[in-house]
Order: sequence, then structure tokens, then C-alpha cells
Amino acid sequence: MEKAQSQDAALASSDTASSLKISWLRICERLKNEVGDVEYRMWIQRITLGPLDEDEITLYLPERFLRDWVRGQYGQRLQTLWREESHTVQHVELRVDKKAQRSSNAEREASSSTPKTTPFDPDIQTLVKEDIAALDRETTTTLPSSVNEVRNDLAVPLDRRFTFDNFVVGKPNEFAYACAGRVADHPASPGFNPLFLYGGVGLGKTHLMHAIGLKLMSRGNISVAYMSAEKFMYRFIASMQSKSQMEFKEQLRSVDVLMIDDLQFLIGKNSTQEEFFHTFNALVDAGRQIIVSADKSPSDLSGLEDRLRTRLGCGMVADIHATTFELRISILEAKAKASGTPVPPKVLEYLAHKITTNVRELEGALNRLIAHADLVGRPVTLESTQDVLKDMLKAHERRVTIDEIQRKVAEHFNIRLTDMSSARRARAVARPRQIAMYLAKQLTSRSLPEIGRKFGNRDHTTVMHAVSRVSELMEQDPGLAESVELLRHMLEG
Ligand SMILES: Nc1ncnc2c1ncn2[C@@H]1O[C@H](COP(=O)(O)OP(=O)(O)OP(=O)(O)O)[C@@H](O)[C@H]1O
Repeated sequence: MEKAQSQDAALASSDTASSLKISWLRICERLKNEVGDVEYRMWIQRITLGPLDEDEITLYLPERFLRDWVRGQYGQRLQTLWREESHTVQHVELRVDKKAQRSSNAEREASSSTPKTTPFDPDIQTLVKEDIAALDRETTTTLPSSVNEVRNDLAVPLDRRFTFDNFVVGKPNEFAYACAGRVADHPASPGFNPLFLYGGVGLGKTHLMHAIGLKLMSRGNISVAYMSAEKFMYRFIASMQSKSQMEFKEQLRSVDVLMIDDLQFLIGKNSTQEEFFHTFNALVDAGRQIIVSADKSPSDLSGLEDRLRTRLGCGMVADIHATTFELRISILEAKAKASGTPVPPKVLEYLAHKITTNVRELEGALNRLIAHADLVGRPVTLESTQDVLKDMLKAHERRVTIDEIQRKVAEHFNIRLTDMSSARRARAVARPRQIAMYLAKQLTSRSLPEIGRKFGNRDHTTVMHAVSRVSELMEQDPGLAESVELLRHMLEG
């Protein structure tokens, strides 16, 4: 009796499974007629039918990017079609399952009444899919839920705060600043097209690009399009998807100035790169200005096609170097002044010493201090700074290297840097060397053998001896103790 019941249940569930499959095949057919062959093969065909749980059917896609896209484009339609096909299914859930793709596609093809689709030609659609897969592997951002989000606006508005006037100029960025100014005054002049700005994170590349755009636009009658390379890719794919490639190309080719930020994003996205290459050529040939930013110089952007790298390096290439202490102070002074909240010079110096990598973080720290002071109604002081920025400063604790220690100690005692690793044993050389070893032990996490290697391949026992000898001497000789402490202070910034 029990056996018969379970056989019935199994039969019923296999019935449900096969009727679901039939419904799904019919839905696929309908969608194919609605969206056309290319769209169908690019998106719908990659869906795999999953289980039914109560009134919810699960459909799988092999990549998150595809899932987001299908959800944005076809989510509603899939739901409606399912409801029409089956009384049981009320909801459609789209999930990612990397393994789920091929088998059921093959099954669907085999049982489909339509002629089997031929494998993709290595045409642009396929290539674009590779870009999507590359994006899916590396990105944490999700695709806009609707293609319309990216289709409607060609470019991103410029940030009105990023003007030339608000950009603080110092040695590390003066060349890039001058080039940007020149392009803003005389776009597309020989030798400056394209303008390629590169440098580390948060050093002002975007700021300069916006400044150029704002200045050009203030003169009226010049069309400027600014977008990140990521946005360029989304728009490109969206245009393929909505069959509006021509419109996309025409829009881009009609601008006077095209600015693409963070070009390194196109590494590994070969068809987007190709599209960008054609846009680039068309614009430069038509005498329009291109401005590009990236984290590396064109020659170092390995992963970009050679022909693109060569063309990118053909105009003016300007590097924004890491900030100096002086520039950081000037930036902080300017930003503090603009805020209207008094910030003591000691605090500015402290911040400029502690946050050395990137202007965005420096600015963030200052803003936090000012906001805190406003909120509690007390002035900014060194103490409040240390307290408010505790977590941030901890992350910026300087990592001292052995090379730096050797350099500073050699400078301080006026000996040659090479003597740090030489075999000379004269006291005038040997003592500073021992001090450097001592500081290396105190200020870095290097082991004794590692330190020994850095000092002319000396044995770890030599380093050990140096460390205890310097500790001893510091107790006996206040002059030497003071020198060592001064060096430590300088190295720790
Ligand atoms: N020289 C400067 N003077 C004034 N503000 C600056 C300067 N350099 C950078 N900034 C500010 O620092 C912040 C980060 O700059 P920006 O976004 O231009 O950096 P980026 O080089 O484009 O960084 P990413 O590599 O992250 O794209 C911005 O708020 C910008 O205004």
C-alpha cells in the first residue's frame, strides 16, 4: 500500500517535471518570436530551468551579470508568460548557477520544434559576451537593473566643484595641470590630442578632466562627453542589446570632446576596446579632442591592444606624481579655508604627515574633523583630531622599510649608503651600521636573518649582537640615545 502511494507520488512529480519542461519550451518559443534570434541566443538561451517550489519557479543563469541583465530586461515578461502557461507558477526567481548551463540548453535544443541554432559565429555578439564574462569575474558592481538607465544619457554630468581654481598646484601635478589648462584653452591642438593623464588613486585625474570640461563648456557651443570606461562598456553593450549601435556610434562621434576616465577598466574587455579604438580614430581624424585617464602610462597598460596603446601615447602623456608633504599642506590649507572652520596649522601638519597616499583620503579626514567640530560645537584641536580619526590613522601607520632606515642613518652620520653593506669595520662606519640594524629590528617586522641579508649578507648573530650593543650604548651615552630617538622619530613620520 505504502509502496503504491510512493509510486503514485513519484509519477505525479515526474508528470509535473515534464509539464514544466513543456511549458518552458513554449515560453522560449514565444520569447524567441518576440525578441528575435540574436537577442534570444544572447540572453534567453542561456537560461536553465530549475525546480518548482510551491508556486515559485527558479531559472538559472551562469553569470551574475547575465542574471542581472535578464532580470532587468525580461523579468516581468518571464513572470507573465509563466503565469499564462501554468496555473501553478506565480513567481519567477532568477538565480546564478555556474554549473547549470549547457546540459539543459542541449536538451531544450534537442526537443525544440524549431531548427537547431548553429553555434555562434565569432561575431561581435560572442565577443561582447566575453567582455561580460570578464566583467563578471572581476567586478563587485551590479549591472543597472534596466538597460534604459544606461541608454538614456550619453555622458555623466560634470562635478561643478572640480574646477581649475579649486585645484591646488604643486611640483607633483604642475605638468599635468599645465597640459590640462592648455587643452581647455586650445582643444585638439597638435601634440595634445589625445591628452593622456595618469597616476595613482585619488591624485586628481578626474578633477582635472572635469575642470577641462567645465572650462570648455563655459565658453558655450562645445559639446563635451565625460564617462568612465565602465560606463562606456555598459552603454556599448546596451546598444548592442537594443540594436541601437548606430545611434550609439553617432552620438559618440558627434561630440567635440570625449573624456574617458579609468581606461584600465577596458583591460580584458576586447570588443569594448575595439569599439573604443574605432571611436577614438573617428574622433581624432575629425579633429575632435580626446582626453583619457588611467592608473598607468600607455606603455605600461599591458592588456590593452598594442595598436590602442600606441595611439594613446601619440599625443601628450602627463603623469600626476604622488603628493609631497608641501602639496598636502597646501591642499589642506585650501580646503580648510574653503570650509570656513578654523583648523590649527599643527593639525594640518599632523594630517599631512599621517595621510600620505591619496588626496581623497586626506580630504575625507579633514571633512570628518570639521563635521565633528560643527556637531559638538568645539574647535578642532590636535587631541580631538587624534581621537576622531583614530581608526583612519591606524590604517595609515607608516610602514618603514630597511632601505629607508639605511638611507636616513647613512645621511645622519654622513657615511656612504654602500657602507651599510660593505665589509669595512672602522668605528665611524660600523657604529651607524649597527644603529641601522637596531632600528630595522625595532621598526620593521623583518626577522634577524632577513635584516642580516640586507646588510651585506651578514649572519643573524651579527644583527643580534648589533641590537644588544646599541641598547647598551643608549643607556650609557645620552648623546647616542638622542640620535637614535631622533632617527626613529623621523622614520616613523
Ligand atoms: N591638487 C588637488 N587640489 C585639490 N583637490 C584635489 C587635488 N588632487 C585631488 N584632489 C581632490 O581629491 C579627490 C580625488 O581626486 P580625483 O577623483 O580627481 O582622483 P583620481 O586621480 O581621479 O582618482 P581615481 O584613480 O580613484 O579615479 C577629489 O575630491 C579632488 O577634488
